[in-house]
Amino acid sequence: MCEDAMGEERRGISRRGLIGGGAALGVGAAAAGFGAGRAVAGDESTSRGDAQAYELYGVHQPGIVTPVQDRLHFASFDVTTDSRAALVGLLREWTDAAARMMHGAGAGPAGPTSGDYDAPPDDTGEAIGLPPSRLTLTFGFGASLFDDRFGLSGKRPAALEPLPHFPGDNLSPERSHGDLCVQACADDPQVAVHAIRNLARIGFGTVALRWSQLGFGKTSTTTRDEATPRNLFGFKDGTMNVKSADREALGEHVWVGKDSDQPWMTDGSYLVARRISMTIEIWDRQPMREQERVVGRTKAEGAPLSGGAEHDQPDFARTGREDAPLVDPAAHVAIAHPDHNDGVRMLRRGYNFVDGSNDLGRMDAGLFFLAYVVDPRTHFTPVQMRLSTLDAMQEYVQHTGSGLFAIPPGVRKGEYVGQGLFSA
Ligand SMILES: C=CC1=C(C)c2cc3[nH]c(cc4nc(cc5[nH]c(cc1n2)c(C)c5CCC(=O)O)C(CCC(=O)O)=C4C)c(C)c3C=C
Ligand SMILES: [Fe+2]
Repeated sequence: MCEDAMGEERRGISRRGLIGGGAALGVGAAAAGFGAGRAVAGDESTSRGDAQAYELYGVHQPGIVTPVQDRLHFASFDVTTDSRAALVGLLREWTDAAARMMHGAGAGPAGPTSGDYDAPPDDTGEAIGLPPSRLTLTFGFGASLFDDRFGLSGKRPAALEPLPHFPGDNLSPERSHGDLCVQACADDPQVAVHAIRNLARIGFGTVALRWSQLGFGKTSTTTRDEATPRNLFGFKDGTMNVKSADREALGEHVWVGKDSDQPWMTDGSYLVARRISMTIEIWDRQPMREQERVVGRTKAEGAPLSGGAEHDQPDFARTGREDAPLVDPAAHVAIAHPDHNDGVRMLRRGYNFVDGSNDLGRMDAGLFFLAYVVDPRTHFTPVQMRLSTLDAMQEYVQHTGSGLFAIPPGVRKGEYVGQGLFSA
């Protein structure tokens, strides 16, 4: 047999093995992950009844009120073409790929090990055998998308105006802004990374990755029945978060209504992303009294320092010895509380991160703060202005990256994400 033929044969055996049932690991894995997903990929509106898979299609995008998964890969992209048609084409492809991957299928119709042998696979393969892992993909548009390149300047919502500079900000341009964003959340980090990697691969020639952030350990929940997770200061975080069952609060503080200046944003939201570095080595040397004073809650239970249990409201008027308020007025929860911010609330969905260590041998650690709000001008900027000037926690944190994105409503079957923005 000539060498070419031997090569063909070797490749043939390997592919037939994977497709026809020869390679036990490959096939077993495919059946558990991509195989199972492919069965439903043709009918994306039908839930597979598997608690591990969420649906892309709906009134709102997934990944906002969806129960918060354990892992995050967040990516910001810049569009590298001036072609509106190419941008729309990409959003169509991303929508199809997202629907497939959320069901545990490959990013493309052929999958990682089938398809044209002389072309790159339409899925990269590292998620073969992995279940959907509750993957959600949430897409957003940054202010820079609305410049003159795509004829979208008249479609920019007023709420998407750039965030102001906040005292203490030390934002890195390499970790800020972007034309598009994708938030991938899953219980398995490999599934989240696989999703972003494949969306970036599909976008080659149309978008370029601007920055991305990995997160482990959620710092909030959106359901009442889960235990409140902890941030890297060791405190419960998310106690007073807006919960998915609280429809009234969602309508008031999270979802954009029909009264929006841009009708295409109805049922959408705005995502504020802030990479917040935490000087955990300094924090770790603070007495417990100081740590609890800064947060305004107990470390063990997460209860307000004014008394009661975790989910009780703090009593800011309650005083202790020498008539001093039990919750320091400069405590984080005092500064951020709705009572001191015109009643505004936000749906927080952040993650802990550790991006290695710095030159001083300190951990480059922090909280990748993600919050969904109805309007950042009323629901984020004033709160963050107060925090950056009055919050006792400010001594231990520094904002090092920032992004603000318009999150369009959910996708209807047969449509693509953000379609309303591009229709007349
Ligand atoms: C601008 C908004 C906020 C930023 C930025 C922020 C950063 C940040 N927060 C913690 C830790 C905790 N935050 C807690 C509560 C809380 N935080 C915000 C807003 C921002 N936080 C709000 C609106 C609230 C809720 C206030 C309330 O209704 O009582 C808590 C307490 C528990 C809880 O309710 O979640 C902790 C702990 C860190 C570490 C951090 C930046 C690194
Ligand atoms: Fe907070």
